[in-house]
Amino acid sequence: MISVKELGCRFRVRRNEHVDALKDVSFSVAEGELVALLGPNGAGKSTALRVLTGLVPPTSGSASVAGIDVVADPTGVRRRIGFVGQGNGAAHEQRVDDELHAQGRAYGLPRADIRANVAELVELLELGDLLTRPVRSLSGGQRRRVDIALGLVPRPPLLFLDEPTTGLDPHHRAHLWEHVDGLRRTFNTTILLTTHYLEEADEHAERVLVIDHGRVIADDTAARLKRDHVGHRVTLDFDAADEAVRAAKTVEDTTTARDVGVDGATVHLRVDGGDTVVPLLLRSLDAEGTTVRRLVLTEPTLNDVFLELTGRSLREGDRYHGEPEVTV
Ligand SMILES: Nc1ncnc2c1ncn2[C@@H]1O[C@H](COP(=O)(O)OP(=O)(O)OP(=O)(O)O)[C@@H](O)[C@H]1O
Repeated sequence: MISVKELGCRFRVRRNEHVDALKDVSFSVAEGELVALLGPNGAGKSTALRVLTGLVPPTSGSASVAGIDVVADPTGVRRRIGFVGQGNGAAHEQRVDDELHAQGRAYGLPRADIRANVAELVELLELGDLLTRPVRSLSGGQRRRVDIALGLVPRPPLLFLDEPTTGLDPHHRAHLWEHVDGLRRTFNTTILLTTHYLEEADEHAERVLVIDHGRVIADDTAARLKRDHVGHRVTLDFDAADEAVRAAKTVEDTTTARDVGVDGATVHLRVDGGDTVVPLLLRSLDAEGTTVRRLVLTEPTLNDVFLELTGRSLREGDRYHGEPEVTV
């Protein structure tokens, strides 16, 4: 559905000064997939969407979207896709139903199709109570739903969403995701989206593309990225430092743990599949008479993956602190 090869996009910011918003970006998205683009501010996520939706021409490389070359036929691309950018849905007087129908006419759909498509989306996105309201009167979450409906009126097989949940409270974010998941079930819509919420990408995306300084630095399922780049973090507390030193040796002898370190009476380590390795490790320690006083097993996050790949956090001002999964 999307095929991107060595795509570059350079902007001139001043005389003799350029920004490479995208550098040698290659990836593909299969039909029906939901892929999330993650990256810090200025990484190039929105530029990637703007190039793929035919709004900005790339300066190198090639991209085909829904079978159409974005450089040769950007208008053709736009006719085949839905794009919900940041800050769509200007605060205007137009009623929601007029807006939805106007969108169908702009795409040249027959009247009967417009009526049927709008009716279906109104039900799916629960817009029934909002139809006669002016767009300016809607809340952020309601407007986002209308934006998505607008993107879908022409029934595109492919939808681009630029930060669809930014600015929404957790309740409305969850609600919007229910709608997005519903769209996929109903229409098998292929979706490429950007988000700053790592948990959303983790939970809903089949694949995550991590972008940094205009380059794709990782492309895989969230589970594999976490397993391959981070693994579980384990902290074991003992009564005394000499016990911790002995335990660290046992850890190294009996597991494939990485980064094993001792800090006073505490041992830190990282291990793949910690939930199965740790019980075995506890048995070995127990067998040699070493008692673990406290154990913390920390599930990796996509932020840990980014931290591991770049040495920086995706969340500004963050240092590493995962949420403890199990504390014994
Ligand atoms: N029209 C433009 N002219 C000049 N520079 C631009 C333009 N659009 C984007 N850039 C620059 O390209 C880089 C990538 O920007 P982009 O908006 O794609 O990042 P992003 O990952 O979407 O960031 P954010 O998460 O903050 O939205 C940034 O350095 C940005 O300043």
